[in-house]
Amino acid sequence: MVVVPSPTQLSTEKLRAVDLPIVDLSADRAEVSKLIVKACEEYGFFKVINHGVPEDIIVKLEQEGRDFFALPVSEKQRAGPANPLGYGCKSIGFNGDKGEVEYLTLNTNPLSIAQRSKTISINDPSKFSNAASGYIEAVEGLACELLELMAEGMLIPDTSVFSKLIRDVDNDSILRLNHYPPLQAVECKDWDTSPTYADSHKVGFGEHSDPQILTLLRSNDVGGLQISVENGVWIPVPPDPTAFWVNVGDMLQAMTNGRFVSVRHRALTNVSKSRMSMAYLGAPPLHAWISAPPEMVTPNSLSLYRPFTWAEYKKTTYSLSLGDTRLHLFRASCTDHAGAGVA
Ligand SMILES: C=C1C[C@]23C[C@@]1(O)CC[C@H]2[C@@]12CC[C@H](O)[C@@](C)(C(=O)O1)[C@H]2[C@@H]3C(=O)O
Ligand SMILES: O=C(O)CCC(=O)C(=O)O
Ligand SMILES: [Fe+2]
Repeated sequence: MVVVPSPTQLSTEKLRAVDLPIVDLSADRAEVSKLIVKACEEYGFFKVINHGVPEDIIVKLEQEGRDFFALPVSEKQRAGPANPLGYGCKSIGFNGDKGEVEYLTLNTNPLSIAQRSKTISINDPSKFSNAASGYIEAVEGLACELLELMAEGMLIPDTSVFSKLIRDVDNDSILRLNHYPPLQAVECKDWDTSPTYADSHKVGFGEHSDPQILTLLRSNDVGGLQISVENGVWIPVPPDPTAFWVNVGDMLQAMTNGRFVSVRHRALTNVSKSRMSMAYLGAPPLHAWISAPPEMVTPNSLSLYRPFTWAEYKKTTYSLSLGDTRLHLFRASCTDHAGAGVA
């Protein structure tokens, strides 16, 4: 007999209520930069309020996202399959990961947005394109500001050392809209037969770290995001549509020589409400070399990682599963040759 765990089984995992760090960007700059550094060291995660991204810019993209996900499946599929850009449903990445999520992944390059928009909105592509470009410009500015505050807080003289990578015209940043339908509304052909049904239908986007530099995540007022700071303990992140949640990604962990932690996180579906999140994932150009600036490397903290390019790291990421850790493959002492055919 196949024992199907109850749909509430995930709630038996350890959950811990924690007051996560909140950064008020309108406060004193020196204080803000110290607070951000502390949050990135402790959690790799914090919330930003008074961030300066105009509400109408957020509302416009959110409306476009809602309109897109409300389209019939056949119309949404015109923007897919996710390869990895485009529309995807339930399959995440190329290695068999599944989740109760549908999503739209876009490169943030304006030309790419304009091209993709034609497959996303047949009737009015420029409306989608303008909403996405306006949002990208605003959140990229915020991400640069946060990265500069981080450099200041760590007393790095070149305060643009991190931000210049995502400001580069050739950056490989991504905008991703995720839609988690309410549980009952999920169409799932193999509900009765799949032994993983009870597990997977609660997990929207499984545990992972973001490979890029920095993620700015904003959602509607439906909760679901959780972060993990120690194995097996999950911290629920309260929804706040007026704020951005900031994740340290793998590249920032590498460039801070392990001082900042790339946060592991996941998103669960809500039983009765639809959740939509919009993630901006700031990434360097493909050819950019990733290494810690000299200030991050001292006789007491030698280089943890060997220099590598973002292209090499991205290739390794896509050769692995969602929940796999990857940065250890790039440790200075690691002899497994990451990027050159990781099993
Ligand atoms: C299974 C995968 C999906 C993912 C690439 C990966 O191989 C592992 C990381 C995943 C992730 C997480 C953050 C972003 O949402 C994303 C676009 C990314 O860059 O890395 C996704 C990838 C994806 O869904 O394509
Ligand atoms: O939807 C969420 O809250 C998380 C999304 C996420 O982790 C991602 O897009 O990488
Ligand atoms: Fe993520």
